[in-house]
Amino acid sequence: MKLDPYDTSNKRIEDSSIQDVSSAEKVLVNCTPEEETEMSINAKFRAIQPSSSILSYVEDNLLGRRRLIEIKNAGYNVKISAPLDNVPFSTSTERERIEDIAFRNKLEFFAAAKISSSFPTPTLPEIAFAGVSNVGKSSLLNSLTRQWGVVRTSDKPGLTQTINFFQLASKLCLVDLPGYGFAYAKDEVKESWEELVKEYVSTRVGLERVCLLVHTKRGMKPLDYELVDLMERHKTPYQIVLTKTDLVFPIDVARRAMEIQESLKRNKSVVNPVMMVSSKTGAGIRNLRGVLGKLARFIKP
Ligand SMILES: Nc1nc2c(ncn2[C@@H]2O[C@H](COP(=O)(O)OP(=O)(O)OP(=O)(O)O)[C@@H](O)[C@H]2O)c(=O)[nH]1
Ligand SMILES: [Mg+2]
Repeated sequence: MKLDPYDTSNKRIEDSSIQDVSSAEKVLVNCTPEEETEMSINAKFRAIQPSSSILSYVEDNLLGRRRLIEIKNAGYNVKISAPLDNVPFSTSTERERIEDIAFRNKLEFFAAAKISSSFPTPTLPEIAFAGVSNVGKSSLLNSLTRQWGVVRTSDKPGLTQTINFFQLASKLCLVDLPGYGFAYAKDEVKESWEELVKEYVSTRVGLERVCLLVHTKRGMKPLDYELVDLMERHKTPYQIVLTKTDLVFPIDVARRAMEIQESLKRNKSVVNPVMMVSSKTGAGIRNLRGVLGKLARFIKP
């Protein structure tokens, strides 16, 4: 996937969920109570002041919607599919230093489960990817491992319907969970996926971390908070990963990270910081690899 080379406008064109406060205020007089609530949510979001460390993280990692020229100027090779995932002017030794070794192993699918009794025996440290349907769980697994196509992705929500286990050599097990909150699925199907995910995050032995993926534009949903509460109760370590950061302006990436960090600050099992990625551009992927690579099984050479 490529960034649009003609887009140098830096305008918000896809951002329907976040509106301009001044225009929102102007129409407030003629709107329904639901619209009014929606607008006050937007106004509150706009009022968030991200910390300077979050703002500089977003800038340093070129997160958010960017002009091609900005990416080029930072030294990235924009001709490859995920330009922000390569190291500017890198040498192979730099690459070796920066990228975590675990994620360079071959990714292999080894089990799928529709019920907990068919979960494979845990033998490796496990990292699971959870989140609402279509948030980009499967795509993130592909971009973390750079092995496009091993994990199936789709623009239709509800593609992943089983818990899929993948292994990276003998270092890590990566688990792609079915998405929850998929509006079009039948109720009983929806419930069975949700129950399976809940059972997995609360009972799985060897589960080192759940990456809870949150769409940057949409923020956390009630089902995300339900899962958070469950993980808190079971002391399952989880880390928030903002996805599809390429769809919003950099400032809104920072605002979302700040908003979520604040809303979870009293939680005990949350692992900080909030990570921010785009599987489309590759922004933030290397840092996430670095963070998760630390969980890989250490094997003495
Ligand atoms: N713009 C943008 N689109 C993305 C990104 N990551 C994934 N997508 C798109 O989002 C859609 C859903 O991606 P998936 O990875 O299949 O999402 P999922 O969370 O695994 O979905 P389910 O399996 O249905 O729960 C696909 O069309 C992807 O191409 C991203 O970083 N940026
Ligand atoms: Mg999926």
